[in-house]
Amino acid sequence: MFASRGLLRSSRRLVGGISSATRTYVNLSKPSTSVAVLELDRAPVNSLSKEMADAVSAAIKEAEGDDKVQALVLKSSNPKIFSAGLDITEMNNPEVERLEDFWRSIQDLFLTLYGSRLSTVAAIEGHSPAGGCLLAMSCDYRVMTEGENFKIGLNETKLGIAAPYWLKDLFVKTIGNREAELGLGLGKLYSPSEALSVNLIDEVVKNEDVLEVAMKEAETWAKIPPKGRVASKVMLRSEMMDELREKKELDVGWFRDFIMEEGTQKGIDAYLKSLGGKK
Ligand SMILES: CCCCC/C=C\C/C=C\CC/C=C/CC(=O)SCCNC(=O)CCNC(=O)[C@H](O)C(C)(C)COP(=O)(O)OP(=O)(O)OC[C@H]1O[C@@H](n2cnc3c(N)ncnc32)[C@H](O)[C@@H]1OP(=O)(O)O
Repeated sequence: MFASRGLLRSSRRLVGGISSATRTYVNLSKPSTSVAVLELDRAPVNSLSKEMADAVSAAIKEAEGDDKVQALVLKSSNPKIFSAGLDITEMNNPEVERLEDFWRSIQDLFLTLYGSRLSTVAAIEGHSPAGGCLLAMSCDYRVMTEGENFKIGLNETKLGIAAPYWLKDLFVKTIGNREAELGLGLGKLYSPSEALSVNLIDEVVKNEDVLEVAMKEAETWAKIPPKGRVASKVMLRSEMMDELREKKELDVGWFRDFIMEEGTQKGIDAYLKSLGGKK
């Protein structure tokens, strides 16, 4: 059903008629004819390293390769963390070449998910800061689990960094300019109810219901004739994507220069040490 890709460790099994492929960092399954499920599976927090970003991009492309699939649910193997965003260790005292390649993989993941022909539904299980919020906002519909301690938003400024211009644009498109000014400036992380009130997400559901609700939503989108649906998506999203495609290498340079600054490194270092308490 889903062709395996050379890059990824892949094993296949059939469980109750559901074809499921387990790979490094992601699991791809197809619980119904028209909907695929992509599970993020990089312990402990689904942070996006270069390899993780490449694995997610490859899995999206694999799902797109099945003509019958019209929708994709993006979920997490961890019920409390959708994704902690970019793997901060990639930006901590990095080798320049690796840092640039890492950023290209993040750009490609955004372009692949945001521009997918599939209707995409994020089942946001728990925390979804920064790059986690990027993944969610790149989808067509967002369902988040309840629990006011769970947070979603763009907290980059609190790490002493700035979101790239295209993530800022995506944020503005999703929640509007004024709320984006507040959210970005303050590095604000929103609880599910706050996120719903500013349209950062579309629904808040009980933990145990999140996959069922996301699947139902995906089935609804999958029933829309794809020609018009995809054309509409392209109209709404192509301008932003074309701009990034044009500026890709410029953006890599901005990212590299910003991250390699001594002050940025100090901020990232201190933030990393504050996480988990073990580093
Ligand atoms: C003016 C010119 C501008 C030019 C700009 C150009 C380009 C832009 C430049 C930069 C843009 C960079 C964009 C960044 C976006 C990002 O995504 S940055 C990442 C932001 N993410 C976070 O801040 C989340 C941090 N994590 C948490 O808050 C918590 O971990 C959690 C998700 C809430 C979970 O909490 P929990 O208590 O369950 O777990 P722990 O905190 O104990 O963590 C467990 C373990 O995991 C490690 N870890 C957590 N998050 C990350 C991460 N994002 N990357 C790497 N590692 C992470 C943590 O350190 C623990 O490790 P351990 O101690 O070894 O166990």
